[in-house]
Amino acid sequence: MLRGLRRRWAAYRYRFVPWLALNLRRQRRTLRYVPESSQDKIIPDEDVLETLLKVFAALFANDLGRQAPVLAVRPEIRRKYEEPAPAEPRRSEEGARSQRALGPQEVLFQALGFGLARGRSSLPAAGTGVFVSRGGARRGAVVAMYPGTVYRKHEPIFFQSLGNPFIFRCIDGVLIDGNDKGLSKAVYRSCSRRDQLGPFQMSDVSWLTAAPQNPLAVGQYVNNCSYEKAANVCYQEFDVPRCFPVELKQYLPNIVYSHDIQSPLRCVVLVTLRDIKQGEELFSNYYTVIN
Ligand SMILES: C[S@@+](CC[C@H](N)C(=O)[O-])C[C@H]1O[C@@H](n2cnc3c(N)ncnc32)[C@H](O)[C@@H]1O
Repeated sequence: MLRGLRRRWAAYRYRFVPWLALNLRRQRRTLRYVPESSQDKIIPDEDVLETLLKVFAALFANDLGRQAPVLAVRPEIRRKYEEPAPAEPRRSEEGARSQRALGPQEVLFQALGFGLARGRSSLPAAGTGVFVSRGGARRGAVVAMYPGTVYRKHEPIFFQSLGNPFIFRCIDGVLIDGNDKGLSKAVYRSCSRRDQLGPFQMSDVSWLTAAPQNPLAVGQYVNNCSYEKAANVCYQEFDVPRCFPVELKQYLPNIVYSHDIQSPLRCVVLVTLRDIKQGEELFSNYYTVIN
């Protein structure tokens, strides 16, 4: 029987771990089939990188006043994010800064043209969902990120996974625990503290709080599509390249559970499958099957 279970686990290809067994038969018609793992990407990695850099740079520029520890060590970074000097001198540096300090949602809206909000799902009994609260997103846009601790195959996730509906499975078997409560939260915080390099944070911990500084980091609350509500977003895996600016890593909502093995940080973004208008809820497909 154990061998049978192991074989079934090895053949397991779906996105979310505990939800599947219960609902698979009912949901078979909403399965998403991908012929090969290489064909799972909706948009090129370069486009994902460009969007993340655009949003993170805007967040950093908006937040220059609070970046003093980073700027003290690497003062040359400031130039990359400062606006060109205005024709008329401003009254005071402080005044200018307070004028610029927008909320993260406003920064997102100005950078990508939409805002996101969590709210009660439009599907009965589906709990919280994620909505486009402002503006709209075009087809093929990155609209959210799936935050959480990244576990490579064979890393211990048993206790964190008990009754945890937020465990996301990547195509290569990497798991991301996006639960913002309990043991999962403690593990993420501890890994994040471990990886901090002086003033440089390698990841964002604020998605665990009520005031996330990266407004995209709400992908763990996106619900599964249904017969009535088709999927309008899709998960896409993205490995953070070496060239990623160190000062912007503080906005990455993922951290590796163990950094013994040197490999790029795995992130997962949600990409729109069609244009999405203000007020619409985001729905993904938990049942992606890769052959
Ligand atoms: C990753 S969480 C999504 C966030 C969740 N709605 C919440 O409030 O915490 C996955 C869980 O959401 C619920 N869920 C997601 N899609 C659903 C749907 N179409 N119908 C009912 N429940 C759903 C299930 O309880 C599932 O285990």
